[in-house]
Amino acid sequence: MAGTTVRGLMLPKPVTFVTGNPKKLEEVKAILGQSIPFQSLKLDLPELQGEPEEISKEKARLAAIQVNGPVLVEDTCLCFNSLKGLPGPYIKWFLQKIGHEGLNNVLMAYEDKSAYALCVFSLALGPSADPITFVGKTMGKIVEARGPNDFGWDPIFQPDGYEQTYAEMPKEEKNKISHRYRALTLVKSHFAEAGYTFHPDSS
Ligand SMILES: O=c1nc[nH]c2c1ncn2[C@H]1C[C@H](O)[C@@H](COP(=O)(O)OP(=O)(O)OP(=O)(O)O)O1
Ligand SMILES: [Mg+2]
Repeated sequence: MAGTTVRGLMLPKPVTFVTGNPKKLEEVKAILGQSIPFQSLKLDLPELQGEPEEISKEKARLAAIQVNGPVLVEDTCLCFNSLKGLPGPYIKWFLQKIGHEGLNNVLMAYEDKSAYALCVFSLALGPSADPITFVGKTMGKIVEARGPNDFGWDPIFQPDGYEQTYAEMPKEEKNKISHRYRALTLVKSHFAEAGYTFHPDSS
C-alpha cells in the first residue's frame, strides 16, 4: 500500500478533502481534529461503477486534477451479506429511491440481516500520482429505522455489540467505532509515518 513512501516528502499545498456531503465533512473534522492539516472543497465528483477501492481511487484521480494538488476523498458503501455485498457503492441510489423501509423490505426475503459499513479513503498526492487507499469496516445488522434521520442510512444500521443504531448513538460514540473512524486511523498512521511537509508558500 504505502510501500514507496518517501519520508518528509514536501507537498506543494495542504491536502484538500473533497466531498459533496457536509455530514461526511463534519465527521472527518471531528475525527481528525488537528492531526492532519487539511482544507475542504465541495464538489460532486463523478463515480465509476466497480469495486469500492477502484471507485474511490478514481474519485481521487479526478479530484487531484481539479484541485491540482494533494487530495483526500472517500467512498462509503453499505453491504448486505445476504446480497453478497450489494447495494455496496450503490447505496446512495438505493437510499434515494427506496428509502429505509425499502432497504428493510429487500432483506425480508432473507433470514440473514447482517451487513457492514465500508469506508474507502484515497489519498492522491497530486494529479499524476497513483492514489493510496485506506479501508475501514464496521460490522452490524440492518434494522427498522430508529433515531434522528439526518445522515443517510444511520437509522437502519446497528453496529455489532450495540443496542443503538448509528443514528441513536451520540456522535462521539459513532466516531469511535465507525467505518469512517477506522479508515481515518489508517490515514493518520500513514501521515505520521510519511512525515509530509508543506511548501512554505502554500496557503
Ligand atoms: O456514515 C454514514 N452513515 C450513514 N450514511 C452515510 C454515511 N456515509 C455515507 N453515507 C451515505 C451518503 C450516500 O448516500 C452514501 C455514500 O455514497 P458516497 O458516494 O460515498 O457519498 P456522497 O455522494 O454523499 O458524498 P461524496 O461527494 O463524498 O461522494 O451513503
Ligand atoms: Mg458520492
